[in-house]
Amino acid sequence: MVTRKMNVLVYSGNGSTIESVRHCLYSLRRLLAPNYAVIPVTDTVILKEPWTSSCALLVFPGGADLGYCRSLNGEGNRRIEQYVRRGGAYLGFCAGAYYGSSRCEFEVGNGKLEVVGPRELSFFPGTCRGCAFKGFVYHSESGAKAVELKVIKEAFKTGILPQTFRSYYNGGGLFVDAGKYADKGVEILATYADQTDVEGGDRPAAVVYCKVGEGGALLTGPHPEFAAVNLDPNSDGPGYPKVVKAIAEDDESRVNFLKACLAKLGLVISQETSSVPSLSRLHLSSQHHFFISELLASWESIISKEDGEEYIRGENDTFHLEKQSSRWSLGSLVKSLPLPGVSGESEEHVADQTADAVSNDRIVDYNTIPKRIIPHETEWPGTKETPYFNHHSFYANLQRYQREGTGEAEEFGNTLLYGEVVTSTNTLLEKNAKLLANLPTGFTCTATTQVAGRGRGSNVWVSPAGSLVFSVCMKHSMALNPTAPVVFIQYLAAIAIVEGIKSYDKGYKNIPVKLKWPNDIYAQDPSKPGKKEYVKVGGILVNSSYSAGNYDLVVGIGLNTTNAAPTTSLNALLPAGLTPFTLEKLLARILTKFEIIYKNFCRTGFDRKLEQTYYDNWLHTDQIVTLEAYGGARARIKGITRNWGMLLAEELGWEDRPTGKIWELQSDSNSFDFFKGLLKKKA
Ligand SMILES: O=C(O)CCCC[C@@H]1SC[C@@H]2NC(=O)N[C@@H]21
Repeated sequence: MVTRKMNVLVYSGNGSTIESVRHCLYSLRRLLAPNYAVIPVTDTVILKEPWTSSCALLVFPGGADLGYCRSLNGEGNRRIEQYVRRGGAYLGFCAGAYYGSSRCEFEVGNGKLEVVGPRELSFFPGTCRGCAFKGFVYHSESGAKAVELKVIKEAFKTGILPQTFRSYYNGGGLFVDAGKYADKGVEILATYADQTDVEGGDRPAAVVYCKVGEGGALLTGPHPEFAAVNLDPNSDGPGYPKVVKAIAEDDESRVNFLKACLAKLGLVISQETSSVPSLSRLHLSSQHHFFISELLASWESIISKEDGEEYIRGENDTFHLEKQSSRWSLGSLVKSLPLPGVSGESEEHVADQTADAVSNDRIVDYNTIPKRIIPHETEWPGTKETPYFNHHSFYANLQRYQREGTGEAEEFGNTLLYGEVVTSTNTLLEKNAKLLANLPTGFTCTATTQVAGRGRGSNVWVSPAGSLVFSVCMKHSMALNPTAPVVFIQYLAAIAIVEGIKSYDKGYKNIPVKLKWPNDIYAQDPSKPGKKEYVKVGGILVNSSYSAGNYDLVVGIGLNTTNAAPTTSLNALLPAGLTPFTLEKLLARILTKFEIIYKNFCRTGFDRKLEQTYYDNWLHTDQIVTLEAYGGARARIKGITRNWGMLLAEELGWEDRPTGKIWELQSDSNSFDFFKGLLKKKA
């Protein structure tokens, strides 16, 4: 199995400032999505989690580097240094650049501001000295400047680069004597055009690249990740609007420089600079239209009426139920007419962007934006309303598979909430307990893209268009727990995905997809024909809470289906002659499979037949693994336990003979790393 390095981790722990982290997330996501997931991480993650194998870039933002030292000196820095030396990439902005140098000299002789001392990472072998320009004040813009940078174009192999551009600057340093370290792998990428306020020695630099073993570190005193659109010109003194204006004028050059820096660190930049998407409306529909009227009636106790409008004020999100009459106001009709110059963009989306005026391409807090629900009580949404999801095709396929399921499949998928752009289908349901308690089993939420898709643990789930993302609500009676324990539902979902893919239609039986315990979906890598290498194509996130004697489950599924990035998708596995998967039909197939399997499970538990199906589809029969937490003991996987679904492994001794000792292992979504054959037992 191979891990593709897909994560860009932005340090958001001790010492970092919220603003700097936000700017990093914004700019890096724009340039790197959907090829990478850009994720904030705390110091605990750096210290404790196995982040290095999937990390394409580690970013240290602005802030106070003493905070970084306090949390990461010793073990943390040892991990970071080793990661970079073995081929990783480090990007340090301002404080992150002081931190990545051998020595930090900040405001020497300036009273309380002074910070001086050696630094452990030492990617830049000399001193980072600042402030390059006077006037810095913590948590203020009074020392902020639009500094002019001279770009050393020869240092970059690719990219359209400016000669000079103005960048946001606030307290960053310069790299003293940078010209002297060429033989140590230091390259100057940019210099300050103006005379600095501190001594810089031989060819001081504003931005450097440092070769470190097999990897590299890029350190910058100024902040090319700060976009003018995210700066408030009125937030500080009289000079600040001019600073913001200058940065805005040079925005294109800034972005090009940042792109070239990321490419220098080995990252693949997305072709299109993605803009910040705005959330679209949510369409509520059903196989049987009258279900929607009934559902709305059943929500009476959770709907609040304000100025004639209806809202569900959930714990995390506010849902605004749109009335039929307000849906096609004159304004929205005009907006829904084809617009010149917006080819390929959904009318829905354009209308929403204009209506909300929330996007304007800047940092957005999606949780605070009301989510508009359009109930469809008499007909399904048409293709004009939802151009990226064909409701007719979904319901036609659902009906077909339900019929084939001889009465066992009749609920899952019957009521659907679809949005073109949503936060996360799991978050919308799981974090709004009041709403969730009033949703029937089988209620499904799906989307074309998620802007805040979640994976297990603290992982992000990258959800570009073409990946099938959905969440199903299930009320699992607690009374069933002795015979049908809730923990097995993740296994049922995994089986349903694999069986759903293979029974999609005639000819799909041999699509090479497998399960990785406990519930990941892997596909044989089509780019390595002949080799049995597997890549992850899908995953499951189950969130559970309790209400009225039931587990209220939200089973979230993500499956790369027609999308090219970030990893292999199902369509890449198809032999010639087979029709590509469509999201609507695959969704209908997996939902009906899931329902049939679940109903069997409720009747007879995780019986021999289900267990055998799971084993037939998993990757681990007799796999030998190393038990990291037990001094590297070797063990052979034997199956999963009937009671708690733990992984059973027998310890191996001399010449790999069983010692008679049996381990019961539980997955820990973060520290469990099968790629290395490592397992930990959880007490
Ligand atoms: O492998 C994992 O870590 C689990 C991935 C689960 C992703 C799905 S996509 C639909 C649903 N919404 C989310 O935000 N996450 C799940």
